[in-house]
This record gives sequence, C-alpha cells and structure tokens, in this order.
Amino acid sequence: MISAAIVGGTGYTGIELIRLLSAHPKVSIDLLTSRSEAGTRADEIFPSLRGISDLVFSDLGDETLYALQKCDVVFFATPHGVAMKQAAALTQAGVKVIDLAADFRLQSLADFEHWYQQTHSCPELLKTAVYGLPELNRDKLAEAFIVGNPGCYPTTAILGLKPIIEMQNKQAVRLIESRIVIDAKSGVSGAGRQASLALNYAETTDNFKAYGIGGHRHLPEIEQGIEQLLVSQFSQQVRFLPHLVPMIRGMFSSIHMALTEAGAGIDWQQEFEDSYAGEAFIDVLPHGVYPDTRSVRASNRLRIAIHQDNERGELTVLVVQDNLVKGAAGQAVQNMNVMFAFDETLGLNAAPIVP
Ligand SMILES: NC(=O)C1=CN([C@@H]2O[C@H](COP(=O)(O)OP(=O)(O)OC[C@H]3O[C@@H](n4cnc5c(N)ncnc54)[C@H](OP(=O)(O)O)[C@@H]3O)[C@@H](O)[C@H]2O)C=CC1
Ligand SMILES: CC(=O)N[C@@H](CCC(=O)OP(=O)(O)O)C(=O)O
Repeated sequence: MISAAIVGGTGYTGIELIRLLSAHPKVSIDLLTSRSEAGTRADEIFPSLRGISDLVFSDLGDETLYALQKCDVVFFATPHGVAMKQAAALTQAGVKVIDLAADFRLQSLADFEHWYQQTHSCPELLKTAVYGLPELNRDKLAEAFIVGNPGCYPTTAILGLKPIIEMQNKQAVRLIESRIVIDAKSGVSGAGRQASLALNYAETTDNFKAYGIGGHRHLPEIEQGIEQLLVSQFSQQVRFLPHLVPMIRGMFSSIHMALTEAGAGIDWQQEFEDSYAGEAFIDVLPHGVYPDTRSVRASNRLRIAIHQDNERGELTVLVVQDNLVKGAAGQAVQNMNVMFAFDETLGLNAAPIVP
C-alpha cells in the first residue's frame, strides 16, 4: 500500500479523488486538507463519504506540511499557484507530486506567467516535470517525481489529434490543412465548486454560452501537445472555442479539419482504431456511432468518433470525456498508477453511470 494525501479535498476534483482512491486496492488516503473546513470530518460535508472515509480535514499549517512529507504521493486539487510552493520540499523528501492545476503543465515559463498571470516560484522544476497524459508520456511518467496533470479541454484535443499528427509525421506529407478548429463544450463542474454569479443555477440552467473566444489558457497547452507530437515540418494552427453547457459533468469536443488529397486517401476510422488498440481508456467507436457525454459519465474512458467526408474534404473527430475523471481526477490516478508501476487501470475500472 502507498500513502496518499489530497491537498484541496473539498473541491470537485478533490472529492472525485477521494471517491476513486477509496476504491483503489493499493492506496491508503492518509491526509486531506482544506483551509475553510479544517477540523471537520469529510463525511459531514459530503454525506456520500459516510461509511467510506472517516478522515478529518487538516489545515495547511506546519504540522500538515510536515505530515505531507511522510506520504508517498501528494495530489494537489487546488487552484493554480499552490502546488509550486510545496513541490521542492516534497520532492526533496522523496514524495511524488501530482498537480491537477497548471503549475507544471507548460514547459514555457513565459507562457505560464502570461496565461496564469503569476510568477512561477520554482521554474527550475519545470524542466523535470512531466506532462501527465499517459497515452503520450507513459515512459517519462514512470520516472517522474512531479507531474502536471493536463487541463480538461487539452486532454480531449490532444488525444483527438494524436493519430493524425503521427500519421502525418510518418508519411512526411501534409494530410490535413494547417488550420484545426476545436469547438468544445464543458459541463459546469469544470469551473470548480467556488460560488460565483456566472455559475449560479439561473445563469447556467436552460442556457448555453461561449466564453474565452479571444484567448483561453488551454490554447498554449493544446499547442504544446501538438508541438510535442510534431516531428515533421508541417505546423498546425489551432482555433479553440470553449462553451459552457447546462450539465454538471461531461465534455464534448468537436475537432474540424480539412483533408488534403493525400489525407483523403487514408481510412481514418481504421487509423484511429489501430493507433489506440492497446489503450485501456480510449474507445474508438464503430463507424456511424456518435458519442454522448452520458456514455462516459463518472468513468475514466474517453470515446472518439471519426467522420470522414472525402467529397467535401472534411475530417471531423468527436471526443467525449467526463471532465472530472479523464479530464482531472481519473487521469491523476492513472498517472499515479504509472508512476508507482501499478497496473494502469487499477481503481479505474468502474463502468460509466447511466442515466
Ligand atoms: N473541475 C474540473 O473539471 C477540472 C479542474 N482542474 C483543476 O484542478 C484544480 C482543482 O479544481 P476544482 O476541484 O474544480 O476546484 P475547486 O474550486 O472546486 O476546489 C479547490 C480546492 O482547493 C482548496 N484551496 C483553494 N485555495 C487554496 C489555497 N490557496 N491553498 C490550499 N488549498 C486551497 C479549496 O479548499 P479550501 O479553500 O477550504 O482550502 C478546495 O478544496 C484547479 O486548479 C482546476 O483548474 C483541472 C481539470 C478539470
Ligand atoms: C467550464 C469551465 O469553466 N472550465 C474551466 C476549465 C477547467 C480546467 O481544466 O481548467 P484548469 O486549466 O483551470 O485546470 C475554464 O474554462 O476555465
């Protein structure tokens, strides 16, 4: 058994981590923190945890910081800028750190400081941090001490594009035109549990809105993912349009591309099926089956559908995931499994919840 702590146990990704790790056969959750609920039992705040966890939230005082250093792994389910303040002390004490926020996602310090509007407190650690997308970085994750868990939108975008970019590299010829349009929709839990006017019931229910069109902080993360995949000279330009939909969990990203003549010669359905054949959490749907968010609710699975129209020269990739699971806490547990050489699917095999 390994000993785990969750910093930020009262947020939506924190409670999701508690749910998943409580069912994990090789993990004991030994410490939960919350500044606002310190001293309160977790199952008093979340009755869903009655009979599952009797832990009491700790504050983030010196005693807790010392106790974190005794754990094997610490998850930060906190806002951007929290994990970077603790990461050096923890890794020096031999503790592995998985940050669900953005402190360790972007390799470029300038990009981090521009998009997150704060100074990075340990830029030297960015070089050793690994971007936590197992389907991309499995080997590096096995050696990692600091993992930057991806943002929810970039997970759908990068995994929806990976087979295409890789095929383009392999053939060394342009298969899609340079412009890629990612039209993405997220459930409201994607914005976290903090109360705000924009997220209250009357604002989000029976409503549908775009946001971040002029620039969203997930754009550089998506571009970085594509850059990491690109070994050919064919650069890609991304247009990313996020939307908020009136549902609690779930994310649906539609990725639109124009095929070149060479690209139209490829059977993309087959290509995606072959590319993801060995991946436990990626399901390429049969031709003609469209994905819906319910088919992944509360699960770590990401489902992908391909629509290829050679007459119009169009390729559309539809990707669904649960933003709180494959988009956050489930992916963090998958990363932990890789980092500790456990079976990658441990604790993550539950079927999605329908309805
Ligand atoms: N929601 C989602 O779908 C996704 C979220 N993420 C990222 O994961 C992280 C957590 O998200 P989410 O759970 O939604 O957020 P929430 O706002 O729901 O929860 C944040 C948690 O962090 C704690 N916290 C807040 N400020 C601090 C601080 N300064 N120091 C220590 N603890 C703090 C809060 O408790 P308290 O204030 O009591 O200490 C709370 O437990 C964020 O960085 C988010 O961007 C990533 C992918 C998807
Ligand atoms: C619906 C909604 O508001 N979603 C969040 C993204 C959630 C997430 O993954 O973001 P982080 O990069 O903050 O970890 C947003 O667009 O800001």
